[in-house]
Amino acid sequence: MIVLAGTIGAGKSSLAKALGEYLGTEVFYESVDNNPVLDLYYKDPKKYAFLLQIYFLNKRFESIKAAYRQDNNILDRSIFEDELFLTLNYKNGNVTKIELEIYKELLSNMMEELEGMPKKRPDLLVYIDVSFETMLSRIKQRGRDFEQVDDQPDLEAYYRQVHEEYPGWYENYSASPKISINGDETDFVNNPKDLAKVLTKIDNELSKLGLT
Ligand SMILES: Nc1ncnc2c1ncn2[C@@H]1O[C@H](COP(=O)(O)OP(=O)(O)OP(=O)(O)O)[C@@H](O)[C@H]1O
Ligand SMILES: Nc1nc(=O)c2ncn([C@H]3C[C@H](O)[C@@H](CO)O3)c2[nH]1
Repeated sequence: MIVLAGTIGAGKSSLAKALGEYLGTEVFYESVDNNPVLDLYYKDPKKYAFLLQIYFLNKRFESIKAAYRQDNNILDRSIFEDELFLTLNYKNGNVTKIELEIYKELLSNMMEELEGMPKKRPDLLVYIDVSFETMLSRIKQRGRDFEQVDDQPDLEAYYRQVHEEYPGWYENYSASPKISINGDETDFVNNPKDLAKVLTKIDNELSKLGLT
């Protein structure tokens, strides 16, 4: 099981798709297009932050359970990143202390369930590191209406916060082996040579771990 991690617009879904094709394995995408809460959250984070966190946590758990039933698969974003968003929402006053505590208890119960499963941890976490400027330009380029800074200038400060949290999160991540890809310098979406380099790097890491 390979999980992709990184800030908003880092390139997780794009790399997950390419990796899935390369390795011939199923990809479990993050629930975005059919998400009934995400656009509401971007309009009114105070009202919808807790609901969105619960929604994502539930979907993430569902994907992990489905992924564990098969030998090989790829997950677009890890369950370990959810707490980063939760804590940020708490800091920003969008989630109350009681909601924070209830969520953490639920998360810890869910993590205990995962401990009981045959495969407890991902085999490899692939982190895509991008600069703040790249993050903003990719969000703009992708063009999801509710994420646009041009329509909602306050979002820039939120994106900066999310971006600032990620390096420390990656540094502290220790649940599985991990590697980092430079998403600024490597265009694995439009440049086949760059994509080949990234796939080789991941392949080499899987070999080192005895997984190929
Ligand atoms: N390395 C890259 N080089 C060039 N363009 C990229 C790269 N990675 C992603 N993109 C482009 O940036 C946009 C965002 O990518 P993608 O949707 O894969 O990000 P994501 O990390 O899955 O985002 P989210 O966290 O919001 O789900 C897309 O338009 C994609 O084509
Ligand atoms: N608040 C919040 N909490 C999460 O756990 C979470 N996971 C993803 N997202 C947002 C980021 C992208 O807009 C979009 C796609 O990644 O969904 C989240 N937002």
